[in-house]
Amino acid sequence: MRAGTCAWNCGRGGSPLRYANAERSMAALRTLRFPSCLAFCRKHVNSITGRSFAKCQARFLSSVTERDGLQVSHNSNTGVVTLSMNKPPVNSLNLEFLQSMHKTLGEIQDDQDCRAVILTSGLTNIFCAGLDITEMYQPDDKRLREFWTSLQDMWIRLYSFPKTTMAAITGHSPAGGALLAMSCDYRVMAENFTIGLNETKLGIVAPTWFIDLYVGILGQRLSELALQTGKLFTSEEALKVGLVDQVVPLNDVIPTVEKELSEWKIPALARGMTKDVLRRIYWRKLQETQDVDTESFVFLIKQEKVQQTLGLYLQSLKNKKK
Ligand SMILES: CCCC/C=C\CC(=O)SCCNC(=O)CCNC(=O)[C@H](O)C(C)(C)COP(=O)(O)OP(=O)(O)OC[C@H]1O[C@@H](n2cnc3c(N)ncnc32)[C@H](O)[C@@H]1OP(=O)(O)O
Repeated sequence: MRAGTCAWNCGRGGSPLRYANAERSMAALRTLRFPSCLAFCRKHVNSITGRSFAKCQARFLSSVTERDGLQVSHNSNTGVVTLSMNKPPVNSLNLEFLQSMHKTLGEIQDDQDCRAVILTSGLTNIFCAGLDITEMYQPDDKRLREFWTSLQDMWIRLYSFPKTTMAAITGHSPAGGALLAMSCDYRVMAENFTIGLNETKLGIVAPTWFIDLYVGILGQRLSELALQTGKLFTSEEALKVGLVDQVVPLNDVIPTVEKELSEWKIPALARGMTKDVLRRIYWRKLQETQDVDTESFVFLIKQEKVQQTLGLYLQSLKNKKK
């Protein structure tokens, strides 16, 4: 397609739609059954679809799919995929959800048109409530192992993700939720929520690979204090200690991430390889010890004392409503 001309000779050759990538626009048009051999202009788009230009443009530029608690929106203009967790009530990570995240991240990784991912939540006030506690309370042995392996696999994929990942933390983000956020390259959090590794409060222990990330971000001393006490940082505290990179009003979280992404104009190979050099020691360490890690998890969870504490914690969440 030659910019500046309209193959239908409508006389508006001077005002073609100005997309950043003409080929992508044509592909989008083909899916709407426009004649692919023809260039197009605003006038024709409007006359054929009967839609407003803005609506047409939005449709060309993004595709949205929803599956297994995840919404995937692909903006083909920017190459940014927004992966939105949408599993009420609190986006807790159960076996199926972890498997779904693992699979979806794999698909996004293979998508040649995607250069970056925004990980966010479709739920009000919650980014992710962490692991689904009901998976660990009075568990079935086989499912418990599968659950943990799925968490390991999903984390390895997210943490080693070759494309840029940014977390738009639009709500509370305890324990496993904090892990998701910490695994991204950049974190923007909304005001007045909490984030952190609070595992000890549930009577459980964050595994080494959670702790490695914490120490990498907070340093040894602060990690020792925060982990032992199960501290949840307010958004503002999280900013101070470097757990998140920006704190903004809720409605500004996504625009802030998008702006940040637009400023990361770094050659993809150099950025990806640098990330790999910095991170591979951690995910490979887990990859090489996955079985041992699973056995220690199962051993811990099966302790009678741990089961009692998890039961009480679950009950306290339910009692909040009474
Ligand atoms: C060796 C082990 C290593 C383990 C590594 C990681 C561990 C974890 O990730 S453990 C999970 C840690 N998460 C938490 O401690 C968060 C607990 N939840 C909350 O604090 C609040 O629910 C939250 C602030 C997220 C949201 O508050 P509200 O909006 O007020 O919602 P409710 O508290 O009323 O919750 C609604 C509903 O969801 C249930 N719920 C909440 N969190 C979880 C969870 N993590 N797993 C399972 N279920 C959860 C809660 O009980 C309510 O259920 P109902 O009463 O049946 O509606």
